Order: sequence, then structure tokens, then C-alpha cells
Amino acid sequence: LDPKTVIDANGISLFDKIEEIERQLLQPATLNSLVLPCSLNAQADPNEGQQTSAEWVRTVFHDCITKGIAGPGLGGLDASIGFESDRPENIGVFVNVTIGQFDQFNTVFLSISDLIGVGLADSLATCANDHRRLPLRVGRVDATGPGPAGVPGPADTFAFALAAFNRAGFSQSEMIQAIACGHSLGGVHGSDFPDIGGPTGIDPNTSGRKPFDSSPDVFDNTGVNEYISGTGLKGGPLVVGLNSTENSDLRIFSSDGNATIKAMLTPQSFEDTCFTIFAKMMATVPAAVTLSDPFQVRPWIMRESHLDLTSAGAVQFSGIISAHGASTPPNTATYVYGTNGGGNTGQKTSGAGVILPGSSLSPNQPPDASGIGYGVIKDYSFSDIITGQGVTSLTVTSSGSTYSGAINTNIFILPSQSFQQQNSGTGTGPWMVRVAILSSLTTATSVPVATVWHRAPQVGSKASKIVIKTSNMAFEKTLGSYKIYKASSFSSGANPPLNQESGHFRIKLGSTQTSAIVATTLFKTTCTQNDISLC
Ligand code: HEM
Repeated sequence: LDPKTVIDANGISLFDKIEEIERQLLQPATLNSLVLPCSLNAQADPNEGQQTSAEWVRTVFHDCITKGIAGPGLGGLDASIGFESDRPENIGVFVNVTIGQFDQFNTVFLSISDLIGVGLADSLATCANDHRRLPLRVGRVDATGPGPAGVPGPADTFAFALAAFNRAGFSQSEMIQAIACGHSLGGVHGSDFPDIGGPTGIDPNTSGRKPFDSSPDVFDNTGVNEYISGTGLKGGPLVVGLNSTENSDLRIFSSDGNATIKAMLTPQSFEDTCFTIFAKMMATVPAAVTLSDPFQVRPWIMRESHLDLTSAGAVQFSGIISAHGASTPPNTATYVYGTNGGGNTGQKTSGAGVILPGSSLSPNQPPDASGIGYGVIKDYSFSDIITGQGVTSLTVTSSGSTYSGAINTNIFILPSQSFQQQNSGTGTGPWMVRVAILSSLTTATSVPVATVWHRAPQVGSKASKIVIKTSNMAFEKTLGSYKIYKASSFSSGANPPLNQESGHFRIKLGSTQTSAIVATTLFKTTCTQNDISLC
């Protein structure tokens, strides 16, 4: 599948989404920091027995397993779980906490349901001793309301659980594998299941968590071994809990004479089986969704890049190239600008690479000290004047590189001249966005259209929805070979995009000229006195 050919309603391709996820994954202080280390607890009270990695893994199960209930091909991993937190089958704080965590990273590129997949991969990478990364796929579309109920619980019969898994596309042995894999992390909370977990307060944690195995914060085969050998926690509270009607793991694991579990007893067979079944759960999506092929982060990516005009009207391309690897990437990055007709402007060298905090290796640390599976991550900044050279692309030529990206000098947003305006009193005001368009592509009556996507609260879920606003742009002035247009009032403008991180702009002129999308994080935050002519 060519990810550049699958394009969503916003005009964003699977390829664009992959690149955006690559950027996020190579940023230690984003989503992945919430599950580092594996035992990390997002709650204020460290004794509550909440384990973020376990909550994220459980979220995948509860979201995807209702596939097929509303009809063939309907439901699956679509973030509908966000609207279903009040259901008895979703008991616990995990839904609202998890979806709230993911929502901080929700953009027009990254749906909550794609982020649920990223969260699963991040959880496994931090919790598995070898920091193995589950390949990701993107393209999931978020539901706009709840889906049907039907997540099997511990008191449900074997037939009920099997029917749910079958409907979602899982066989009996895949059901056993999925549960054994999920129940390697976390445990049962007395506050949610008092008759299974023991009364609140009796266990060491205030919510009385009974772990499934002796290493609830390591993703490994401990649980299946304890279950088969009857040692340690003997399979945990859903195997040996006091209330036998709620011993669902025992019922399900033993349903094939323990054959499936016995095939998972070695560390490698456990991990390989689980990575296969988790990949299947992540691909359990509505039939209408086209997922990308599985991917891993390329050795070299473009963390950020943008065109701009200098005050003298020269075209400048700047950004940050990023590399990662088990051994430290080189001191500098090399790259070329491709030009019209297939040539290039000669090899260039970036600034000195900077190791990202939290990703450095030292001799006494495990092979991947970052704990997120990427080894050392290095950023290399660059900035070049490319006026008049017919530049159409940038290709990183450093060893191991696979990165090449298009550059469109016909039409581009000007971050240095775009702002979130400041209103006296309310603080933040509407955006002011400016674009440069090659004068030869415009006429006196040209009206470029600016689109902005941003997060807005959504009733019933901790997940925001992404809203779209547009504005016609007005001609402002000519600078060098470019005309500059601006816009500051967007449709339904009473509610401007206030959130700096979540906004993304794109400009179109007619149906043929489309700018690259630029995140508002690149814009200036305020229009200061020095820039008063731009306000
Ligand atoms: C018939 C199927 C299943 C049943 C009846 C079941 C039941 C349960 C129960 C009762 C809990 C305790 C929840 C709490 O007290 O907060 C739990 C926790 C958990 N489940 Fe399952 N489960 C099933 C399948 C799965 C699957 C397929 C996965 C993932 C692949 C999974 C992942 C988890 C995780 C990670 C936890 C720990 C959550 C935490 O510590 O916060 N479960 N499950």
C-alpha cells in the first residue's frame, strides 16, 4: 500500500500521519514519558495501584473487542471507549485517565484511536525487558459517539466471552493468548471488584490491587509460568480468586486443556505470541478504515521543517533533522536539495548534533537507556537560503538514511509573520496567519483560503474533537518575487483556536496550489511592539 495515495477528508495522507508519529516517537518527553518506567502511576496517590502502562493496554481490549456487535465490519479500535466510561463493563478510572492523557497529543494528524495504538507500543517497549517495539499502523478514525456494549467481564460465561472474541475476529486460542498477554501487566482492583480483589484497604494499595503475577510491571511470561506451575500468585485473582464464578482466566485458559498457554511458557514464545496478537488487536478496526502497512521509525527523520521569507525577501528553509540508533549517530547530518529536472545543489552539512535528554547511552545502562526502544536520539539543526535555485526536495544523505521530503516554494506559510494575537482582557485572541505565494501564480483577484484545525471539547468523552475553520485571505504586499496575503478572522470566529499546540494551518490557492501544513507551535506566540507593523 502506498501511504501517499490514501488521503483522509482533511487532505492528510497516511504518509503524513506516519511522519507525524515518527516525530512524536523520537521525542522522549511526549506520550512515552507517561509510561516510563513501566510501573509509573499517573494518579496523585502513588498507592492507588493505578499503573499507566496496564491501563493503556486494557484500553485497547475494551475499545476493540466490541467490533461486530452493531453489525458486520462496524466498531473496533475507534476511541468510542472515550464515551463509554460510565458503563459497568468499563469499571475503573482507566478510561477517563487514559483518554485524557492521549488527548494532549490529539491533532488533525494523530487521532485518539491511532494514539491508543502508539500507547500500546510505548507500554510494551517500556515494560518488556528487551524494549521491543511493536510495529505501528495508522489511519484510524475516531468515533463521534459511543458504540455498543459487550465487553466480556469476569462473571460472564465462557460462551459469552468466546462469542465476543469470535465476532471481533479472534479464535479461541487467540482469545487465550490475548488475555494471557494483557494480564502480564497490572491486576484487579478491590475498589472495582471487591469480591475478587479483596476489600479496599486490606491490600497494600489503597484501592486494593491484586496483581495478576509476581511482576505486574514487567511484560513477561511470569504469569503463565506461575499459572501452569502453581507457584507464586498461581495465575492471579482471576484464576484463584475466592469467588469461583469470577475465575474467568481459569475458565478460559483451561478451555483447551491449557495447550495454548503451555505454548507460551518460554520468554521468547510468550513475547512473540503476544506481539502477534497485539498487532491483531491494533488492526481490529471498522471495515471502512484503511490502515497503513506496519512501520517502524526510520533511522533518519525530519523532526521539523519550514519555509520562510527573510526581511529582504529571500527564501529560507530551516528545520531539525533527527537520527536514532543503538550506537550514537554521527556528529553532523549531510543532505542535498533536489532541484527541478532531477539535479541537486550540492552536499550540505547540518549543525552539530545534540543528544536529546533522556536518550543517552552510558556503559552501565541497558542497551536502550531511553526505555522507549530507540537508543540514542540526536537532533541536527539546519537553515539555508534557497532563493532562485528551483528547489523541490530535501534528501538526507547520511548513512542509513531513508529520509526524503518535498519542498513547495510556490506557496508557503510564513511562521515569522504569524501570531496568536493578544486581546487586552481575555489574553489570547484570534490567529493572524500570513502566506507567501509566487507572484507569477497570482492575479489581482486571487483569494487564497486558509484552513486551521484545532482541538475543541467534545461532550461525553475526555477526547477533544478536531474542528476546522477557514478564512479567505487578503492581499497585503509584495516582497521579492512573492505576494503576501493575510487572514485573521476564521469562520465561527467567536471561538478562536486558543490551544497553541493543537493548531495546524494550511493555505490553498484555487485547486492546484496547496501549502505545506504548519503547526502553530512554530508561530510567534505574541505580536510584540517590535513587530507592530505585522499585528
Ligand atoms: C474475557 C476476557 C477478559 C476479562 C474477563 C478480563 C477481566 C479483567 C478484570 C476483572 C480486570 C481488573 C480491572 C480492575 O480492577 O481495574 C482486568 C484488568 C486488566 N486487563 Fe483484563 N480481562 C479480559 C481480557 C483482557 C485482554 C484481552 C487484555 C489485553 C490484551 C486485558 C488487559 C488487562 C489489563 C492490562 C488489566 C490491568 C489493568 C490495571 O491494572 O489497571 N484483559 N481484566
